[in-house]
Amino acid sequence: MSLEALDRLRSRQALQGIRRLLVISGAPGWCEARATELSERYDGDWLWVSPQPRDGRYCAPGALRRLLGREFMHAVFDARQGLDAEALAALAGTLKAGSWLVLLTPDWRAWPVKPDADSIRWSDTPQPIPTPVFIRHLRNCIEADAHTLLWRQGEALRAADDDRPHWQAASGAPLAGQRAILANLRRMTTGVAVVTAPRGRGKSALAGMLVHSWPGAVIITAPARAATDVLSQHALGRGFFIAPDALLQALEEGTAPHGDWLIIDEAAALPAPQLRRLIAHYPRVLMTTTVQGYEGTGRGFMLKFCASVPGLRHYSLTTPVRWAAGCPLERIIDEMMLFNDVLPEPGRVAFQIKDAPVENLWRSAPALAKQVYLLLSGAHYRTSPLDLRRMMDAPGQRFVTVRGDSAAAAAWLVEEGGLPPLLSFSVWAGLRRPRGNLVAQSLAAHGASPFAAMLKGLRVSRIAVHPRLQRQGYGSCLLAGLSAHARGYDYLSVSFGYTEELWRFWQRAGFQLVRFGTHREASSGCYAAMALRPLTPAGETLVRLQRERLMRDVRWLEREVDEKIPVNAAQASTLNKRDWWELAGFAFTHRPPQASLASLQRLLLNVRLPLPALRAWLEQRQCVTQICATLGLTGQKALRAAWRRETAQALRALNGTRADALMKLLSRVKKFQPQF
Ligand SMILES: CC(=O)SCCNC(=O)CCNC(=O)[C@H](O)C(C)(C)COP(=O)(O)OP(=O)(O)OC[C@H]1O[C@@H](n2cnc3c(N)ncnc32)[C@H](O)[C@@H]1OP(=O)(O)O
Ligand SMILES: Nc1ncnc2c1ncn2[C@@H]1O[C@H](COP(=O)(O)OP(=O)(O)OP(=O)(O)O)[C@@H](O)[C@H]1O
Repeated sequence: MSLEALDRLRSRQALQGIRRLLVISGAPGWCEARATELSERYDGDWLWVSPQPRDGRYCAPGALRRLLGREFMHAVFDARQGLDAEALAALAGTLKAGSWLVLLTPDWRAWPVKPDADSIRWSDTPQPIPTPVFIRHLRNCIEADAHTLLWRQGEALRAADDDRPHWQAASGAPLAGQRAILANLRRMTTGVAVVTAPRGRGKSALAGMLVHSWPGAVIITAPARAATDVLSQHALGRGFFIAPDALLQALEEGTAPHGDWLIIDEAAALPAPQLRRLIAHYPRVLMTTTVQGYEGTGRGFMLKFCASVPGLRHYSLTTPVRWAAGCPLERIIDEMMLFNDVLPEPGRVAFQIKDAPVENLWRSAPALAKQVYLLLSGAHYRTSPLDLRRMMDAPGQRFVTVRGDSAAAAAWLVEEGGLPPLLSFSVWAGLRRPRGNLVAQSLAAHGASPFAAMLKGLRVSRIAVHPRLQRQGYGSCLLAGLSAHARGYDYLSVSFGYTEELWRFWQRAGFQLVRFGTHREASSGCYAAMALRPLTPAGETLVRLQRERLMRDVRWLEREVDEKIPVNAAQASTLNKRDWWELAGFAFTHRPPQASLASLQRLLLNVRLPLPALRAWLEQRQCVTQICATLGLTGQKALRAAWRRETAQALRALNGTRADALMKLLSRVKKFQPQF
């Protein structure tokens, strides 16, 4: 296909209201030259998304989230070093009708075996790894798609199918879907409504139309003001924008502006506790949010937050407005990321695990692997294209299913632990934090034993049951069958967003609670809980130790959280051997203060020294700024140093010989660090 033919295709695609993917594959310099040529040939914004900063409109892949809600004509996505799948999908959503999305890739044949820089974010390996399964999947999608252009170095540009009717862009008046929702919103006297849709369906425009047509005051908030451009256009100058943190502060001070409505655009990007405070204040609230695979939090928002708002009215928009229905770019992105694939019905399902946990499921049984991904992403708010990449290519992943005609329940397991003794000790001491090993490292870093990360664990990273089969025992059956397939591991583990309901599920499967976080997670609004099920005697000892520690600490932890922690508190006001270790770890190495919180509380009960920095924090519950101001400290870092100094002083006052012996031992651990 010649460049002149490309010009004709581009003119027609503007009239047809579609966007197209144009893949350029070859040597890095050749790809860049072709993309530059195209950007000079076609007028537009030409946003470059690349890890390498450059002149002109540029955005790093990780920063693309900030551009959600903005719109561009033409963009280049530079995947020559690595491919951030979420960023690619997010970028596609910002492109206006008539745009090219130019994707730069390595040489077509070499691409699957080339290390992918993006893998460093999700593979838990120290160096980037090749990601052949995902890249082959992408190549197959592109090669099979007659609407996508492929330009490989040394070959002619592959032509694309072009047979489509002309498109009628929306006029500015509300479209049928928007009209119906607006009518309902205008009738609302009180309450909370949410509008969800995939990208470019006219959610923000709808919010703007409500602002414009409402006779009274409307307050608008959104995580980023730039993302409210579309809303403002349709509000025609009405409404009052205020940033979420400013609004929250105003609420606290009692100076919040009055409004009949509060509109929260892209609400899912705000943490649940903040949202809860915002919606409580205004009589009517409209939230909009994008719900699609790469909007992991959007899904969490729907599943968890909306379910917790009584009487919430939920509306959705389906027809695209930013581009024509059936747009080839939207279709190929959906296909690459499996956004629109439908979970098959499982049919008759036996209550048993058919196979032992399988590694590389995507290679051995791709159809089943796809069902597992769909099952997890449908049920689990956290599952996103990053997980698709991890699932396809990261080492140390295993999958296990209960299935009939297709997967009915699935668990995604991750191998953890087995760290060398000194490394485990260093993790405990806060000196090292290598990638991966979420639970195993946490058991050492925040837990009772410096050697906890040496044991081998199998973490249930995700588990999901087909929506039609939930609460019929399939999830429990999956967990019950796991032990038989976990030879060589000391324990099974899980880290999950705590709810009483979910905890019952894990508890019935023999898991014991060993850790409870002190901050609610932004994505779920829940505290993170960790639970273990021992499989070997070493695993039993570990679980017993962690459990005893939690029972001794719970009374102090409950001061930090507004949730009942489901363990029986043990009497613990004296210092035991483990407290001494933890306190020495805090005083003489780099253990974080939160990890030693309960031991520090017990320390204060056992010494009479003034210890002003520690007592201000733990007994008087003052904030960092307040303590620093009183003690003349420069900030957080100086305060931590003061806490460590006071802890060392208190330990010496209790037993100087013991404190010095621990200090010497720990300084040896510090000295050996360079060996890793
Ligand atoms: C590491 C993680 O993945 S944590 C997140 C777990 N996954 C999810 O929340 C995804 C959606 N939910 C599901 O897929 C399933 O409901 C699972 C995996 C939680 C449980 O599997 P099921 O086969 O439904 O459960 P099973 O019948 O074996 O046991 C019932 C118990 O599971 C728990 N449970 C079932 N459904 C839910 C739910 N939607 N939310 C929370 N807990 C649930 C309850 O404790 C229930 O006991 P109850 O009836 O006394 O309340
Ligand atoms: N009724 C309408 N008339 C004219 N233009 C419209 C109408 N509805 C939406 N649009 C335009 O369509 C585009 C997409 O709309 P909007 O940004 O509201 O969608 P969205 O679902 O919020 O998208 P995103 O998820 O990307 O933020 C915008 O350019 C908007 O101005």
